[in-house]
Amino acid sequence: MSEVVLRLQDVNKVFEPDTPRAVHVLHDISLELHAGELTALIGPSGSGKSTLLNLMGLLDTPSSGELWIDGQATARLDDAGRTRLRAHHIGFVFQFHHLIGAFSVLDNVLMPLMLQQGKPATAQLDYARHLLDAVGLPNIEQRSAKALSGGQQQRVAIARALVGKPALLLADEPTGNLDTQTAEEVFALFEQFNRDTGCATLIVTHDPRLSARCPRVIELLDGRIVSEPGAL
Ligand SMILES: Nc1ncnc2c1ncn2[C@@H]1O[C@H](COP(=O)(O)OP(=O)(O)OP(=O)(O)O)[C@@H](O)[C@H]1O
Repeated sequence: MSEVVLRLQDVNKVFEPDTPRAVHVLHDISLELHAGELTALIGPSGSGKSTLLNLMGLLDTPSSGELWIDGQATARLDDAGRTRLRAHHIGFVFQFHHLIGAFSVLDNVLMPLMLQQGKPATAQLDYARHLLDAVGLPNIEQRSAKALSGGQQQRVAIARALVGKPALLLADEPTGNLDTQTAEEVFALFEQFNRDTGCATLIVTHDPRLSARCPRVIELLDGRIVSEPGAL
């Protein structure tokens, strides 16, 4: 089996703990994602998919349990340590792309690098342009992001998520806001990058036709993993 990129052990998430409003959203989640794997995360609305993705992406912290990214334990990291680990290992694509409309397409792709290190290196600039080609958006790098269609903006968001060469790519309903054909095309990009870069890719989707294309499917129900042979 290939390298473990992400490992969760007995992860729980309780929102507003120790209050009458406490909600126990994730229960004892244990799983591994490996380099090269393409996995769909499915489950009914409210089953905890986004909560789990936010924990995996180090955007939120578990209430208990441990989470390793590329072998590094994350429970004791402070905010700066988590931000660094995220920047170097994780790409995130959201349903709503969160591009900066006034910035150019290229600057949006380069944004994670600029936040991390300032001016990108020439090789990184070349890679950003290569990614824009690969997502089907050549020759528009200077156009402002707000001038693009929804599908084009999501393509830019995918290039932005990949520009740091992450080992782990997480996508939260990346096609949820797109028409059927555009959704198919955007999903095909995830398949392509998963094949080409070998990054472990986890995609939340409500679309059974798209999850059926993933070699591995993890199903959440009421915050627990059901019917997942890869679960520990
Ligand atoms: N910050 C929060 N505070 C309290 N409860 C929360 C918070 N975030 C999520 N929840 C609750 O956690 C549960 C799981 O939500 P989550 O968004 O993870 O589900 P989901 O499976 O992604 O749903 P959907 O498919 O509708 O996006 C829901 O009951 C939600 O209300």
